[in-house]
Amino acid sequence: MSEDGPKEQIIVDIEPGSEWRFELEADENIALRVLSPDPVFLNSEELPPATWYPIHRYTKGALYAPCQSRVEVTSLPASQYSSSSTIHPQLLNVHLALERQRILAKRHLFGSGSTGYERIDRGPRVMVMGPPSSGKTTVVKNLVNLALSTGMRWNIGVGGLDPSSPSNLIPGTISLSTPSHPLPTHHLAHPFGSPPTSTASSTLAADIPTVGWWLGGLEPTNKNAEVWKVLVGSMGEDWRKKCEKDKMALASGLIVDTSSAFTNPLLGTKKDDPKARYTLVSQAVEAFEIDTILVIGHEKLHIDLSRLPALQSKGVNVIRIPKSGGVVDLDDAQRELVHSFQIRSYFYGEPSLPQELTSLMGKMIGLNGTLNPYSFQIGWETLVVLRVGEENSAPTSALPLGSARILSPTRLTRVDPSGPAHVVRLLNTVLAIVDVKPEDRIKSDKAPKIEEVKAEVTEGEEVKAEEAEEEEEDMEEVPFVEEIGTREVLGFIVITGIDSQKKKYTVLSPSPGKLPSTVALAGLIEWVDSA
Ligand SMILES: Nc1ncnc2c1ncn2[C@@H]1O[C@H](COP(=O)(O)OP(=O)(O)OP(=O)(O)O)[C@@H](O)[C@H]1O
Repeated sequence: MSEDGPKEQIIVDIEPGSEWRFELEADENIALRVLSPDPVFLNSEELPPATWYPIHRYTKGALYAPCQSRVEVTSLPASQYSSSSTIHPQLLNVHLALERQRILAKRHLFGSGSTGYERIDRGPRVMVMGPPSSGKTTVVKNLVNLALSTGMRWNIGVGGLDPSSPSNLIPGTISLSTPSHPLPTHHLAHPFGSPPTSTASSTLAADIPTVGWWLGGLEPTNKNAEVWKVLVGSMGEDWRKKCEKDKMALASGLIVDTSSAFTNPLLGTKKDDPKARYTLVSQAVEAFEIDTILVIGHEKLHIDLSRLPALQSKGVNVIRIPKSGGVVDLDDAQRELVHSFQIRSYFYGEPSLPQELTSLMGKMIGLNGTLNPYSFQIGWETLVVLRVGEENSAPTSALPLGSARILSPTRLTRVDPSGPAHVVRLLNTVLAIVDVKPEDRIKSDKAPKIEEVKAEVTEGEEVKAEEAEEEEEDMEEVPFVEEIGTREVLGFIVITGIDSQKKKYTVLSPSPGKLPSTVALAGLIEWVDSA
């Protein structure tokens, strides 16, 4: 590595088959450009030659060069190093196996008539699992980018079953997207590229059609497991329908990122079936007809899953791949920062780069535009805020002694902001807007009544009457069918102010004009703009 004369620009030389790893700090925005003739990759996206590629602060990643390469960097990050240890060859092997399956599926589905080949009727369906900070998202991104760089025009699906950081829309959402160009790595808000709804123009990351379902929490837990299953079921159904209509999507296959909570064998295990293990993993495998699970690093998880009868019976391949030595462990504060960035970018677009980068001499890759969100007031009566699920169960104080009660696991509860406690809870809450059709309305006498049912308590959890009392929400009947709480979302808003006198919310919306629906789901995701 050497200093490049008076302009203080810096040259990074990358040895063949090595990685140059960087971690940008809060004040570090950089741009890099490839000077050598051979390709250099950032998460398997080939960097355009001799073109500045800007990378926003806080981003972490690695350039990989198969051949000796030279890259110019505007400034050297405080944390950067080269390493000859890389998992790129292993990822390439996995990619080649998946690619073979895609090509055979395409031959079969598009009837090229060849008989000498193995009959494969659909592309690979892969789920990537591993503990926190094991590099799951990075592996998914690399496999997607490798597929999209083949020139085969694959229409690959990317499943985001990790509602925590990083997810595609807003933390708390699970998503399904269908990128048509390699996913960039330039900003930590959009690990899978930004959806067209949140970014103004089709440039570096935008234009990736994405649909989302709102969990309202950062990971699947025993409490929200039933809601999670319904959401994953809907997402699987959506993918199935897409594949029915689009043979290329069926041949291209699906790659799913998962929550690190999936590594907990007892997640979703119920008292009535205490021996069940990896319930949510099996459910996701079924919903997406997964045929391969890639386990990063974790030996025990690999063995557990290989022996799991639910997966064995479906013939799921469980393959272990090594964890990259470059993966950065994110602490809670960094994760919070990522969430905050993701939410901010949804409303405001990606922040503009400092002038020293935008005014660089030479070709610069297209930058994403900033957005102009819109703030307005809406009456408490007009915007119907609902919560979904067991966490909002009614107080148990009125029940006969010894009986416990829960309601339908996807039950809706209307949040009434009139109580002071509710005002506090709703302020800064992110809401997911859901579509409501006339047939979703139910007449009030048919509205779901509180039923007494035998408590279905999940492993390790007890129904706590006192807690439920504290959690008491308005018990007003909800005039909608439960299904609206788990359907695909239309977009997101944030409650940034509450006027108790005028009974109005102030909300931030990504675009001006009428909200697409006035029914919104609250969860546990909050956001205060601190930028
Ligand atoms: N080879 C590498 N060199 C440098 N940074 C890397 C490398 N691989 C991954 N990273 C970075 O490490 C961080 C964690 O990786 P990643 O998000 O892929 O892990 P994860 O397992 O999906 O995390 P989570 O616990 O949030 O689910 C990310 O910021 C990513 O950009």
